[in-house]
Amino acid sequence: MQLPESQVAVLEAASADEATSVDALAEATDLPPETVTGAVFELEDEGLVAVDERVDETIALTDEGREYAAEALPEVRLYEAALEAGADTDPVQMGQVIGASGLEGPQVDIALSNYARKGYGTIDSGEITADSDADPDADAEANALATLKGTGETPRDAVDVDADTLEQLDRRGLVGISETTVREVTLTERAVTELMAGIETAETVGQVTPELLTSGEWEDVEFADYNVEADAEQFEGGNVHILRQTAERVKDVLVGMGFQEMEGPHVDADFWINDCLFMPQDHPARTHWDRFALEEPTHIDDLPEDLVDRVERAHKEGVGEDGEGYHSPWDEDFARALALRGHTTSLSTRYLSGEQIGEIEPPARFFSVEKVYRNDTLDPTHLLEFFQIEGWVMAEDLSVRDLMGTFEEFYAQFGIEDIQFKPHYNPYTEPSFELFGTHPTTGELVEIGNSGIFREEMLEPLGVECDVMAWGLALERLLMLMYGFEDIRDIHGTLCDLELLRNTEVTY
Ligand SMILES: N[C@@H](Cc1ccccc1)C(=O)O
Repeated sequence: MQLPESQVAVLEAASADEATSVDALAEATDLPPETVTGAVFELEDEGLVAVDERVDETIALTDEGREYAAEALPEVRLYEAALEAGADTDPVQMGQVIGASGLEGPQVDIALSNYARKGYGTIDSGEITADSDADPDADAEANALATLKGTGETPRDAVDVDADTLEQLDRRGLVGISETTVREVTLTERAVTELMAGIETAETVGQVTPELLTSGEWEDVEFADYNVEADAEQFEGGNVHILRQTAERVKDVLVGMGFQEMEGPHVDADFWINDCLFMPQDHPARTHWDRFALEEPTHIDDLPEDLVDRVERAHKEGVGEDGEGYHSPWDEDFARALALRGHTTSLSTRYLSGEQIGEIEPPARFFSVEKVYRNDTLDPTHLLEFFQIEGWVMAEDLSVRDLMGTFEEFYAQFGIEDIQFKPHYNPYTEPSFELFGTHPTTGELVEIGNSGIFREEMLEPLGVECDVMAWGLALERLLMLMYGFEDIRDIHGTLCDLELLRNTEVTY
């Protein structure tokens, strides 16, 4: 019998009485594990070896886990500081205990969120108590960290920690659990017989080289078969972020629906962001808490004078015979102030006014998929910046049916078929609708956008004489519905879930 060199080496290193792992074979033969795995599959096909497969779990401390194993868990440090401060007799001011504990940055939150859960005491309206019966020496998580301290990747079976504690440590990101497939190989009777009869090494070539080609030798050599099922080393190459991929897909879909792309500044005058949208200057969203103002420069230089006059008049007197304005002061200097745009509707006002690319004739459709900035509180569905899918359609006669139909057509392209609408209020649209979709795993309704038909008070000063329906949709929320993640921070920023970003398949 003739076999390629690597298969012969594996047969000679394996045994008929005892199972040998691929790693052990790789070591014994001095071949890379991938080559051994390939050879093992070939030999299995030929009935020369039996392969036993199992999945092994190994456990290792993460960097954070190692840190706490060396120092103490943040909640234990908090407990010790609380005891020190006498919180076992009377509640103590939280700030004082945190200061004394030496905990800093994110560790403070970590300590607080585990403190009460583990019965170290209570935290209530800024005060902390310590339960004198609590015993840090009996803290299962701390003891598990101590057990794992100083070990590297350790087989699950060899780690003396109960399943619940391990799960908790995994959830806290203090241990990493990885799975590996272990293959063990035993020689079959046939292999033993063949080995006794003697197996010759067939010279096979695994790879065509320039030398083989130029010398013409390739014509005579025997090539090794490819095994497309063999395990290969895993490569983690660069990848376009799923948010960017989806933004591109949204653009393609909208272009396919006949839309043209708008562009414009991230920092803009409040005039374009708010005043042109008939947003009163005393609207709560226009206070300094909600906007990111610019320190330098603070104001825009150029605004079209005629337009400023018409917008001012609409704010003060309203539009049309029965028009009503806001009867509140309107200040041009306030309108000139610069800020990071809180919505991309500033692009729509620039385009609709004719200032950006000249007069636009109906029918026309425009969109953008761009960043906007808001001073929100960070939580699973809010960030300080996100991507807005802005869009509008200008035509002679538009109704709510056109608006709803457009959304249904748009979202259906992403497999989302159950959009719901809720009446809403915007100073610049009438009627207005919020859009909701259903989260694929939690089943909760998620707000995905805001829309409406622009009011006369907005369109008339801009010089638009026909109907315009418009919207702003959140790209990140669309992603949530498509891929089922629950926290926006899984895809953005320092806490992002690399597994999710690497493995999510974006389909066109
Ligand atoms: N500007 C709105 C979206 C919107 C745009 C155009 C019309 C109606 C609503 C928002 O950011 O929520």
